[in-house]
Amino acid sequence: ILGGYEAKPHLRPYMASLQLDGQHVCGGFLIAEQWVLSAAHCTEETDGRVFQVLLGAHSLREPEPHKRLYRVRAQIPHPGSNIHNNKDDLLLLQLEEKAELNAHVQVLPWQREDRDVAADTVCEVAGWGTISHSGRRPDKLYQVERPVISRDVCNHRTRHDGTITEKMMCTDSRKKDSCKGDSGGPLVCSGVAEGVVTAGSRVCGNYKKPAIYTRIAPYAAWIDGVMASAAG
Ligand SMILES: O=C(O)c1[nH]c2ccc(F)cc2c1NC(=O)[C@H]1C[C@@H]1c1ccccc1
Repeated sequence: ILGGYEAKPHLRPYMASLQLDGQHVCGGFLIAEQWVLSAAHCTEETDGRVFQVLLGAHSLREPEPHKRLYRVRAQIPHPGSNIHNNKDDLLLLQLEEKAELNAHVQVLPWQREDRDVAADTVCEVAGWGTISHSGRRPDKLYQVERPVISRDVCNHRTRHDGTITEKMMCTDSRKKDSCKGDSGGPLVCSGVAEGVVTAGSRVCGNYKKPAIYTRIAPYAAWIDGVMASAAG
């Protein structure tokens, strides 16, 4: 998170850190007791290794009473995701067991109505991603508020030049922005997850390149289908 500030501990009990060998790789969030949603690109350089999911954390390193690392039973990238673009950049992770819900671990409601969030709506994004242009990695969760910008503005030729589909949305990236390591985390508008930070490599904090999120509502059927088929 660039230009943001340390989050109040445990006010975002849905936040997940996707880790390999104890290292934070991407964000994610709890959408059901046994399911975390993140970004498919995050599995690119993992040569098939399976993530572990840290829940209930504020600090990545310090011991905290409700922090718990969960094994992952299944990692399911959206079938349309690919390394060449940001399309269908979603990843579902089934935990080995249902997460133990408490004040520090909670599910985040996600938008099912497929309708664009109005431009200028102020949403919030949080993560353990880089907090400086030099790539400083925080130990604590950071957050920042960002206004949604219209798809037309985001698709301007000097910005993302027509690559933003109706299944994506953008927020203003002037100074304050999500960045590497925040990918997979939720864009939360009025307490509901509307988008997932895309994990394609992208410059951060430059107003010419707005932040891109995968909208969740268009994928409701896929998400429900995967969770239903793997249930039990
Ligand atoms: O965050 C992303 O957009 C992104 N997209 C990817 C694609 C492949 C891939 F193997 C990883 C990523 C990855 N995450 C990262 O590089 C994470 C490791 C870096 C990081 C940044 C800040 C704080 C902690 C750790």
